[in-house]
Amino acid sequence: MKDEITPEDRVANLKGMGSSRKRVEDVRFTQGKGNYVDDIKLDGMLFGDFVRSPYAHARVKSVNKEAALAVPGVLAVLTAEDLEPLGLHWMPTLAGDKQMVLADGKVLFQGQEVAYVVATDRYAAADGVEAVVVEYEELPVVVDPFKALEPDAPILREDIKDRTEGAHGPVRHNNHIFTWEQGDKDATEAALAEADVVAEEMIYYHRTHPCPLETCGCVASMDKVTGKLTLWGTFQAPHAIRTVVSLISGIAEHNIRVISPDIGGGFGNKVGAYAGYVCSVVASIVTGKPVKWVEDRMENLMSTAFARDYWMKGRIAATKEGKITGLWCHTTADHGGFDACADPTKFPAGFMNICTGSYDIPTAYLAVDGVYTNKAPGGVAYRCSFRVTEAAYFIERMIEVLAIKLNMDAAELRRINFIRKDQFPYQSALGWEYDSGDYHTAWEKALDAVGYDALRAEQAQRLEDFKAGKTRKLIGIGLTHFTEIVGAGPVKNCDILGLGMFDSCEIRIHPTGSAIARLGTISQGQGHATTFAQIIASEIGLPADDITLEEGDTDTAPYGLGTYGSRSTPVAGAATAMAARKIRAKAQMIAAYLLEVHDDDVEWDVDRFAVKGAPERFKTMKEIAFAAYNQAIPGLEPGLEAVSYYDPPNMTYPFGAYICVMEIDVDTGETEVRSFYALDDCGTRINPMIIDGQIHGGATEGYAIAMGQEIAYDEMGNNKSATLMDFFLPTAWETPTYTTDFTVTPSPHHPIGAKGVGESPNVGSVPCFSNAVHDAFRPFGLVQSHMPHDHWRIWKIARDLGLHG
Ligand code: PCD
Ligand SMILES: [Cu+]
Repeated sequence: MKDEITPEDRVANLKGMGSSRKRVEDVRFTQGKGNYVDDIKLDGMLFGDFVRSPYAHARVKSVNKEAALAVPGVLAVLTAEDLEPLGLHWMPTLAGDKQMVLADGKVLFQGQEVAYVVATDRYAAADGVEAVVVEYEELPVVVDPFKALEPDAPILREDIKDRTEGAHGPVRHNNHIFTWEQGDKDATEAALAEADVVAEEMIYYHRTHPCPLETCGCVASMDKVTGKLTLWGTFQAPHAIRTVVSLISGIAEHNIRVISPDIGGGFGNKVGAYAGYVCSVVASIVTGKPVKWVEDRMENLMSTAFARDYWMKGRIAATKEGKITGLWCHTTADHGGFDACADPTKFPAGFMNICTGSYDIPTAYLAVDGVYTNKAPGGVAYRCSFRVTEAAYFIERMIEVLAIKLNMDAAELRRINFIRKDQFPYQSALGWEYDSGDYHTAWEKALDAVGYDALRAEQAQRLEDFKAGKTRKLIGIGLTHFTEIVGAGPVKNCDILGLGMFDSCEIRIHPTGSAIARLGTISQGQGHATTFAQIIASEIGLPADDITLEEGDTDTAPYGLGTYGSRSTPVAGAATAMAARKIRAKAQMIAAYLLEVHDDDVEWDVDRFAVKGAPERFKTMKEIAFAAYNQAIPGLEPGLEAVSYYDPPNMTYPFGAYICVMEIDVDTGETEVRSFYALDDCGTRINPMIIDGQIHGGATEGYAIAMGQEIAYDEMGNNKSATLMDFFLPTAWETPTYTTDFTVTPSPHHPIGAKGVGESPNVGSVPCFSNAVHDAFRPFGLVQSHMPHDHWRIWKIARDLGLHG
């Protein structure tokens, strides 16, 4: 057989790794043909809606359902009393705490679920909600986590008020959830005592919310005949949800089918379990009908997983030349009314202990205190479920604070302290082994790309002009070099509710040489159907266009822990490559048999096995696939499929260098991002176009967080930001333009060398924007000012520095 097309053509035909293959899912999304939870419509389907507490802390004296039950269409009103006999009035959280499903005697945050109304349509359900009469007795509210730990603070969690031990060791106050300590306290304190210079600052990363386009929701359908419960929902971890539903409901796991259909953005908001799921399941069991529950925007912003709310007190020690000798951090973490974080069990503050960042810091100490307050629970979200965002913000602000103290350029200070290329794999003082990195190369590339020295010169000129009264605008140059930690995780130290955090892929090749692959993860917009097919294409030589990818149906997909923490590529992506390699190994035996040579005498060549030294004698993967089904091959089972459950040996450590140039109007506090340069290193790049999209999206979320977005509470615990009138979502108008760039430092332990990338732009961009604001005011003595840097707060900075004349 003569081969007309070149080897390069054959590679290109596959649209494998490294190609900017167009997103296959967009065909349906751009035509309005997606299939989201709210698109699911079943015969006789009922609708559920919540009565929610207007108070942040109150005793619930009574709930009167009478008037509600008289509303036409209302069929049932569930309260904690109804759930109690089933043992479902409280549910376990992913953090080892328990949370009320419906108010059991009291409420702990504004918007908490008090009763669940079931009706024949959404309108009747809403009318029913209005008609439920709840009698509350207000209790003193605590919104400040520091006040929550004062001796006379009101007891929030009366259900566990006498405990002395929490899920993570001893507790010292009713409102104290845990203390988590990492590193060497004594050595760090000694380093601080001996240092030439110590910079100290309180860095606050405010409370925010991922606010995905689609809110959370589900449809529960109990089939009384088959005994099978089907639960469609906006779940980022469908298998874990199935296990949790089985454990708390007692329904056997094989009788539960959880399906995550298309999801309109997850961002960590859809990892945990919500009262709506439990109530919908109960309502479907009670009524024998399918029950849908979909929250509205206010409910989403008020009651589902928020992000951050970390008060990070830092001390950093250095020599007068700028070599960092120690880092100390004490964090007060505001968890709200219940501890509903979704961190791996052994990490109550997630991977906050990556807070030494990109720097070679010989000794460090971190302590985190988790605290209950009268705010919504669930601090697991927003482009880093595991607190890497907080850690990166902390260290990247502390570096700037130290640069001020040393009167040094912050780019140079970073350069002096970066972990060097030859130090990898690098053991950090707080216990991680960084797999690979080349920070100096990335940093110099970034500084060159933006013309750093010229920018500083322009900034200095502008400052002179400002002082001379020629302009009212300052320039801020924001720098960040972040190190991420993604790919939870090795089963030896990462589990959620005892479930090891491996992931999986199953690949089935059809006789004609096309395939279906199923994964334990679930795309919420990331484009898994596009990218994971690319991994398989490169590994086994079938075009990506001939590979269907399926996720999110627990009846068909292999068990996996889901998609968050940028774990899909590091874990399920590795499983995909490993499963593909199993297929290729079998294909090699088939090829050798067909070519009548020994197994070792054939070699892999893009999309085929060829006889060594005789490349014109080959069998393509397509031919091999057919043979697997129609030829009896001695010693081999028919068929061509494989599954891999992958337990990663380590996390992956993506990194990046971001530089932002911002113009700030001193009189109005208005800001304009003039340029934003983002260099990301996520190891081997599967789809450069998708990576670019991830950076654009994540940096835009980072922009929102740094520059205006906030979940704010007043002293009464009223959520002041529960609508999109008050909660800032950038539109195309505000969104900066990004320049993306990259270096490639593969992960040495990942089968294809890939690291995650989805979270990186949020981890890196928030400190970058914030540092730009601070940098603009550095010549006037500004050291630290809390986010979000909205116009009003920036105006106040200028006023307080006396710049308004
Ligand atoms: N090297 C590399 C890496 C990666 N990639 C791509 O990219 C993406 C991503 O990835 P990753 O990083 O692995 O991640 P994932 O796991 O998949 O995902 C997750 C993430 O993702 C991000 N992004 C996104 N996008 C969209 N569209 N949507 C959404 O929702 C979202 N979310 C967000 C978040 S928040 Mo969390 O949950 O908080 O923790 S975490 C997160 C995909 O597709 C992949 O494939 C490539 O290509 N290459
Ligand atoms: Cu993360």
